[in-house]
Amino acid sequence: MAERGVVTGKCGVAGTFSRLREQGKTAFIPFITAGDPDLATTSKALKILDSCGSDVIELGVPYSDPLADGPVIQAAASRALKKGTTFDSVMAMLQGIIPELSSPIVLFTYYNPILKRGVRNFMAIIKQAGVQAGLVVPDLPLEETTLLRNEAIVHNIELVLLTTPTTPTERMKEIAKASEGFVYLVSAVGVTGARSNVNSRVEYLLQEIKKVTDKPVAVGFGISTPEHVKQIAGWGADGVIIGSAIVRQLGEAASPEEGLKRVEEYAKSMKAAML
Ligand SMILES: O=P(O)(O)OC[C@@H](O)[C@@H](O)c1c[nH]c2ccccc12
Repeated sequence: MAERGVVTGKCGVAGTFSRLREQGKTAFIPFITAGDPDLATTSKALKILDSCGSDVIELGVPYSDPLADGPVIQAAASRALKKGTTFDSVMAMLQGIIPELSSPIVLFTYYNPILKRGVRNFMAIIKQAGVQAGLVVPDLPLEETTLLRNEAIVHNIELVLLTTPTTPTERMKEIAKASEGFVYLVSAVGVTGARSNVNSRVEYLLQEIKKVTDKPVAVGFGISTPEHVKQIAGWGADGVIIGSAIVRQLGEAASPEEGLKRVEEYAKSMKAAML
C-alpha cells in the first residue's frame, strides 16, 4: 500500500481536524444530497452550511440503490435523480462553488459510479472538480479499498473508511489504520436516519478506536438534536456528522428558499451546541 504523505494546504480534511484539535474544538460535519431539490439550491446550501461554521461538508452523489441510507436520504436521492441530477452535473456544480467555500468537501458516492468510470479516471474527475479533500464509498468493503486508496493518495484525496458498532476489534484496527482524513464511526446498526437517542456504546467504541489510532474519529448516524451533539462531543469525538436531519429540512420545505432558511436555522442551532 502506498504511504500517505502529509496532506498539505488549507483544504485537506486531516489538516482541518488538526487545526480544530489544537483549538480543542469538535468538527461540525453536515451531509446533504446533491441535486435535492435541485443543483442550484445545493450550491446555495453548501454556501450556507459553510458560513454557518461547518468544518467539513459531506456531499452525497444521488444513486438509485442507496443501500446504506434510510428513508429520508433515499427520498432525497430519488428526488435528485428525478430532477436529472448526474455525477457529471454534480461535478460541474462543485467546480463552481468550491472556490467560495472554506470547508473541505467529502464526496459520498456508492461504488458503482466509480466502477463505471474506472478508479483512476474517477479520481482525476473529482480532483478536476476541485474536490481537494475526502471521499467516502459506503458500500466498499475494506478488502476492496487498496486500489481506490492508492489512487486516492496519488491524487491527494483522503479516502475515509467506516467502522460500525458490530465491527470486530481486529477489523476496526485495520480500518482505522487504512482510513485517511478521519475514521468514520457509524454510531448505530442499520441505515442512516435520525434516532431519538444516541447509542450509549459510542462512548466505549470511541475509546476502543482511540486506543489503536491517533487519527481523528467523527461519529455519524442518528444525530439530530443539540443534546446528541453535546453528548458525543463530550465523549471525545473529533467530529459530529449530521445528515438526515439536515436533508429533511430541504425535503420537507414548501420551496427551495424555505428549505435553505430551515437549513440555516438548523445548522446554526447544531453548531451552537458544539461551542
Ligand atoms: O443521516 P444520519 O443518520 O444523520 O447519518 C449521517 C449520514 O447521513 C451520512 O454520513 C451518510 C449519508 N449516506 C451515507 C451512507 C453510509 C454512511 C453514511 C452516510
